[in-house]
Amino acid sequence: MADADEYGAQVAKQGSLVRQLKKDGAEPEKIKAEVDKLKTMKSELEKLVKAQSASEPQMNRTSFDQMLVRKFFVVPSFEIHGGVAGLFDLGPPACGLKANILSMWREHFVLQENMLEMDCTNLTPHNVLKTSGHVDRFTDLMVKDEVTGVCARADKLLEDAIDHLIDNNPTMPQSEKDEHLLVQRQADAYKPEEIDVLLKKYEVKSPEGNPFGASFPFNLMFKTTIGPEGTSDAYLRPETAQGLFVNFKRLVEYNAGKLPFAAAQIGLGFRNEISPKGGLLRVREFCMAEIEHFCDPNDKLYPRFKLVKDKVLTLFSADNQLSTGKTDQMTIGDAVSKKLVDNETLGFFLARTQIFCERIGMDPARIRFRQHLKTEMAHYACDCWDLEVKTSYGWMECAGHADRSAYDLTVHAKATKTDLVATKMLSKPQTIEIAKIKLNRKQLGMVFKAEQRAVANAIDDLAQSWANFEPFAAKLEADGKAEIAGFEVTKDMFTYEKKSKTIHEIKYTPSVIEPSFGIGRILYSLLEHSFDVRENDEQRTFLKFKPVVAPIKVAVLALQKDNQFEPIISDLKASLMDLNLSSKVDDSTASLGKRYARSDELGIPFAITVDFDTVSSSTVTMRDRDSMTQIRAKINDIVGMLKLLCTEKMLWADCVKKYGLVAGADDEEGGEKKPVGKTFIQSTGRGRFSRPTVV
Ligand SMILES: Nc1ncnc2c1ncn2[C@@H]1O[C@H](COP(=O)(O)OP(=O)(O)OP(=O)(O)O)[C@@H](O)[C@H]1O
Repeated sequence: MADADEYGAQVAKQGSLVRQLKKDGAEPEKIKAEVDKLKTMKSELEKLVKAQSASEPQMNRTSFDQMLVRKFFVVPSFEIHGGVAGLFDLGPPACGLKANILSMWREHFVLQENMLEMDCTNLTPHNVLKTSGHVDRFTDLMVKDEVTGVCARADKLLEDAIDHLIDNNPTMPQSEKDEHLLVQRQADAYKPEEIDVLLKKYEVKSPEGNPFGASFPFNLMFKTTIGPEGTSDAYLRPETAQGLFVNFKRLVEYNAGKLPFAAAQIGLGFRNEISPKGGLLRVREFCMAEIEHFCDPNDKLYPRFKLVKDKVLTLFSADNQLSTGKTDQMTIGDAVSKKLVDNETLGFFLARTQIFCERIGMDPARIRFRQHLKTEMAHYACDCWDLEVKTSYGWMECAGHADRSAYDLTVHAKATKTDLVATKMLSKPQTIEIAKIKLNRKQLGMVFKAEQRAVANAIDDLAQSWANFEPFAAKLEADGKAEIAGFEVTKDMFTYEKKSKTIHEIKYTPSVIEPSFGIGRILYSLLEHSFDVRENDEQRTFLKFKPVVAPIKVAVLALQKDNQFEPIISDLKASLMDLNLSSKVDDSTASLGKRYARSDELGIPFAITVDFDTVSSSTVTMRDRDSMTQIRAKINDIVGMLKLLCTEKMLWADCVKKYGLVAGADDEEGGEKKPVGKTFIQSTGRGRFSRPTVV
């Protein structure tokens, strides 16, 4: 089947051809023929779009959300008091899932890349966040319903209005659709006056039909004070990163002065979101896992890049966002060598993120990396790519990857007059040209007073390289004054002369490459990607968590209520506990099939059933959730198999083979045997299946 996007482009071309013919005053028959062709193509396109959306994974969000609450994955916080928008509590299964995701994240990034992990405070004083720019710029544009006073985020209103427009006009020509989509992709990069014009153009109104007032920036940080006097302003941190930047001096010392290295932190971030929605996707308090990789700005190679260079990623470049609207499949090696991704270190993290998502069980077909448009990026950033994951809410950013250059360390160093630099020892001494400065302190003091030290430092810093100093000196000579670090200095404030200097080391402010994960968004996306229904039975939903992330690894069931089974079950639980394998006993009187279904809904990958044969032969059956097949073996062997199955070491089919077993259909109907393809072997009468040979 042709791709709807591609075919859409052909339809758009045909549309332009018709317009051109009309403009050129072509023969009416010729125009008619092309118009007819266009009509046929449009109806063909409609069919394609319909077919394509039918083949995409669909889910009923209401039943999914209900399942999450019913199974106690996620519930609104303070529910019995009426709840608070944007705040959620995780119940036991989601807590287990989150803990497993975080433990894999630690292992995948912190351990494997030798990162230095920190745990910094949530409460952050005003001056830290003023320095980082958050006090002045950590804002979203907000509009207020002029009648009810209810606030909404301007960019999200614009995005929704465009979705609505496109959805309600299925025959809209592709070229027109592209124009709207282009506006939509830039929604969070517009200035207030620009977005106001667009909100008017798309006739955006509140749900009650009321007009919105002009947009204005709203700071997302929660403000508080530290101490009983209430005089020391502070905020709940909006990200964990600042804690790592302000500890850079100690981190680099701890790392024996060596660069590159990365620091990492897992912790809470708080944002007073204007319109929290989408369950865990946009909340006001969320778990973040952030990495700050510090490196030489002139050397962003990554020695372990070769290990990931062949990993194929789906990349949505800034250029494509502004032109074709299409993604490209490309190895990260190619993307870096073509300079589409700025450098190896950034590329390495993109590939590692993709591998991480696959390891925890996300659907690779619903993962892409979107490059920030120039208008979206901060002026100091040189390249940024968001991991976007497709959910029933559309594509959602789940992790940012930003090359933030030296911005963060520079601003904190400047504000605190602390050297946040790294030192590179040279293999042999080098002679460099510098400017030797003699300050006129009296003059500097008179003009700059308390700030004279800052000015002197700025001049001194610039003077460390003649190449950097020369243009400044030339301006000073020509105009008698020049600007440095925001100060206007004049010729009479210092003298200089060009000198040579032998150096043995170079000091520099490191660049920072920052992968920043929102764990709640990852968790929610994983829940959606794991949600499935049994073939031929839409009522039977299950979560196909990979065993390694599944919060509960094993369901332990007794065939029926019987005292004989109790000691066996408690021994079995103890053996599982020894291996750190979480389990859940379901000893209710429901049928085995019902209990399997219940454990499937919790995403438990394996179920062990204790029956009367267990008493005499110490064998149990173990059922695999995904294939719904089962094997019978000695309890000890089953526990050994589980150890392999739950640690990414082996898949069910391989494990069954390794143990010389044959899997048969599960015994959902309480012991009835149903053949599954060729794998079923008739019962010998003793056990449920032919006696397996356990190796
Ligand atoms: N309100 C939120 N709720 C849940 N997770 C969030 C929220 N805001 C940010 N995140 C997560 O934190 C990560 C890093 O934060 P970052 O500042 O890059 O997000 P952002 O660009 O502000 O996100 P958005 O544009 O969606 O608000 C994001 O990739 C996302 O996974």
